[in-house]
Amino acid sequence: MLYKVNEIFETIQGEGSFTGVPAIFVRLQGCPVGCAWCDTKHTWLVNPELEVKLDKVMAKAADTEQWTSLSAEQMLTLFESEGYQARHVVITGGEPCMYDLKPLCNTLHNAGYQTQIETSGTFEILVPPESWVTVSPKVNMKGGYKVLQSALDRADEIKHPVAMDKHIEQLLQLLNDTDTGNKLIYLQPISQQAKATALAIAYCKKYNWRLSVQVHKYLGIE
Ligand SMILES: C[S@@+](CC[C@H](N)C(=O)[O-])C[C@H]1O[C@@H](n2cnc3c(N)ncnc32)[C@H](O)[C@@H]1O
Ligand SMILES: Nc1nc2[nH]cc(C(=O)O)c2c(=O)[nH]1
Ligand code: SF4
Ligand SMILES: [Mg+2]
Repeated sequence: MLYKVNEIFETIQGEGSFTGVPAIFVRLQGCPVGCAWCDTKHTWLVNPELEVKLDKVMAKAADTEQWTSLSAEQMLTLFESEGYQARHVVITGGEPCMYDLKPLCNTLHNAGYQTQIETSGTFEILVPPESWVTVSPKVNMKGGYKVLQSALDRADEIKHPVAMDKHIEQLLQLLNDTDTGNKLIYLQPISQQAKATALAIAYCKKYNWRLSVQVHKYLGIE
């Protein structure tokens, strides 16, 4: 199976419960959800004319809509040839759950890597049981997609992007129908706005949720 890859890089996980952990990021191409404030809009479209060779994707100096096709085995070989030391692989996008991620995660697990999926929960999550799943629920986005109950149920971590009181209302509504017993709940301020951050802090205190602040953006790293 081939995956459409926008970029692969090694950095520090900047969000959620693995914040601070060195990680290899695999960013897959394609997302139909259309969040107005999305920070990776260059991954939305899959333009066949923008398919390029792997070396071009690895040489990217800035975000582009170019992508390359890779199998799980080719990704493993790449991780080794790049000399990556991280053992945590974050599969994100775009919307990674548009793809069947089982072959990729199984290959990575067999080679000793741990996997984490960053997903909006708008597609069925096809991953092995060992994968850590972070669902960032999307409600009322312009693409007409919405988070699935099955995705919320599978989530190990729910990381909700917030900027307004209504986002908290939406999260409370989603949690109403979800057994949160073993799940970590995070609020993530949208685009580092001061108002959004203050709101997130206030509601984290009120409901005993955790704060996720996109550490990489404060550090100016990928
Ligand atoms: C770019 S998305 C890709 C994965 C998947 N499509 C999703 O939405 O979870 C990765 C994470 O970044 C978050 N995100 C995107 N744009 C953001 C922004 N401007 N501010 C804060 N978080 C943002 C998403 O909610 C998600 O948790
Ligand atoms: N450092 C870093 N941490 C991240 N955590 C989730 C990210 C994402 O785009 O999914 C991300 C990202 O783009 N960079
Ligand atoms: S679902 Fe994720 S990638 Fe898609 S538009 Fe929303 S934040 Fe961006
Ligand atoms: Mg990001």
